[in-house]
Amino acid sequence: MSFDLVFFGGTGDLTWRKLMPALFQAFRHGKLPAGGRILAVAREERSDADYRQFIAERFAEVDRSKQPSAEEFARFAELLHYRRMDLAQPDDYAGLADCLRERGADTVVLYLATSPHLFPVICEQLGRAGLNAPHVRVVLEKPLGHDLASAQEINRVVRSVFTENQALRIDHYLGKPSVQNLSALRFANALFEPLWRRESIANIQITLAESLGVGTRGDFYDRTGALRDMIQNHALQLLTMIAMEPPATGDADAIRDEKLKVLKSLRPFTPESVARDVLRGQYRAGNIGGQPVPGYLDEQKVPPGSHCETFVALRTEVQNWRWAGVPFYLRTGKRLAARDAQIVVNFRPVPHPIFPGAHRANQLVIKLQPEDGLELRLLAAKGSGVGESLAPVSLDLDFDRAFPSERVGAYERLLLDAIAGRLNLFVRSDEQEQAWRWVEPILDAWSREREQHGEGPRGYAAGTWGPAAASALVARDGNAWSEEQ
Ligand SMILES: NC(=O)C1=CN([C@@H]2O[C@H](COP(=O)(O)OP(=O)(O)OC[C@H]3O[C@@H](n4cnc5c(N)ncnc54)[C@H](OP(=O)(O)O)[C@@H]3O)[C@@H](O)[C@H]2O)C=CC1
Ligand SMILES: O=C1O[C@H](COP(=O)(O)O)[C@@H](O)[C@H](O)[C@H]1O
Repeated sequence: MSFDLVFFGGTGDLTWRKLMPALFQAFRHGKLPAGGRILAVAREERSDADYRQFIAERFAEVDRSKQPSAEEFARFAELLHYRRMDLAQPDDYAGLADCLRERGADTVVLYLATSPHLFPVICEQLGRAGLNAPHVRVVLEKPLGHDLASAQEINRVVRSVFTENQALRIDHYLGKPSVQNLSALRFANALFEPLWRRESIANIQITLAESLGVGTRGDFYDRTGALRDMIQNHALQLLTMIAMEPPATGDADAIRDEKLKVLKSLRPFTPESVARDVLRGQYRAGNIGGQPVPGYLDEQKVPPGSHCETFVALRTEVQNWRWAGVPFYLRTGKRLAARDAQIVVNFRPVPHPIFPGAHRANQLVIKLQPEDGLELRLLAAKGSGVGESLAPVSLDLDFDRAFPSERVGAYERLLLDAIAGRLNLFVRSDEQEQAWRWVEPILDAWSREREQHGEGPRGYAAGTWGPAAASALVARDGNAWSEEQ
């Protein structure tokens, strides 16, 4: 199958830091279909040779353990081509269309790795140039809008040119190997399904913690904040994967229909429940790995006195038969104590304990990063006699060790799926809009608080697990965050 993969924004940070290294890994693993061409597009005049040199130099800046040899890079570089084009200029699209038609690849994937303000003009012009035929797919990077109305407007323009199945909305968390394994865990093993419900599960915690700060992206981040950057998309997508009903088939729409039902079942927020169940924070100066780091307000390009949240913790419920009354706690933040993304399923304790000592309920920990694995925490008798207290033990599965040659990174997986037209791991427009619909009352409540009372996020020291009040949010239900248990 021949393909053309076109990167709009071909010289940008996302392309050289994430997309090109991922493609190179796919190429190295022999997973990239033969007959491919990778075409980078940006405004500067460059030759193919200049662009290949640009990517070679950037590769030296990314993960050293994955560096290609000169010979490997030379073979990969043969796939790389460059085309000058101003995406804001309607006249520039005809040349691109000719270039793609001339080659006549079976599949054309157009990856929009540019600022989203260009998406409407890009889509309209692609339509005018006839670049929306059925063999063409368009990949849309986040952020897709900053609220429901802007997301709906982007989707309106996209839908006026492409069908739903031609428009692939990226959420790179869905490409992470553990997230794919979550489906396998639930729907390929009979063991968990009878337990996967309110009768056996006490609460579920989704933590997406980063130890990095906002770095040099202060201006972008300040317009965005943790709720839009991580909760509206990544955390909610993980929640849908955990809470969805078993789909009838592995077909993309069967899965996405079930995910949408979860989003529609989330308890809607009111101003009162935002005040009670949502907590936002902003990091102050502190220590990470023994090194002092500045507070958010002292980061580059952050406006003085900003109220932007770098931490969010919230409590919600999925209001359906399976999950009624089970708290789902979501938490994300920058400059936290560790880089740690995981989902913790806390089971209920046994109804009638017969062993002495404190009892810890079972936990299933789905680890997304830094490790990628699954840990089932149980209690065991040490074997020294009747009446002894129990000891915690773990069944720990490290996927990187179990399948050393099979693991692929998130962007590698998503790029290969985009080329192959596998849609399961891409977000449908109705899911994305429903997620905005759900977070919007939180955004509204925060802007009212700011306008009426000048209230902003609570401070937390960098290198901690966020504001102390985050513990109180779960303690109210008699629970604790996983690291406090
Ligand atoms: N960087 C990251 O890790 C991530 C980024 N994103 C999102 O991806 C998008 C791109 O981000 P990023 O790569 O960091 O941004 P950059 O500013 O680094 O890159 C923007 C790219 O778009 C090109 N471009 C801008 N305007 C035009 C135009 N009119 N015509 C043609 N090309 C144009 C630029 O090339 P030139 O100026 O030479 O024309 C450049 O290649 C953003 O929406 C960002 O939020 C999402 C996830 C992660
Ligand atoms: O989408 C985003 O994700 C990254 C975190 O991704 P990870 O794969 O490194 O966990 C986050 O830093 C960034 O702010 C956000 O836009």
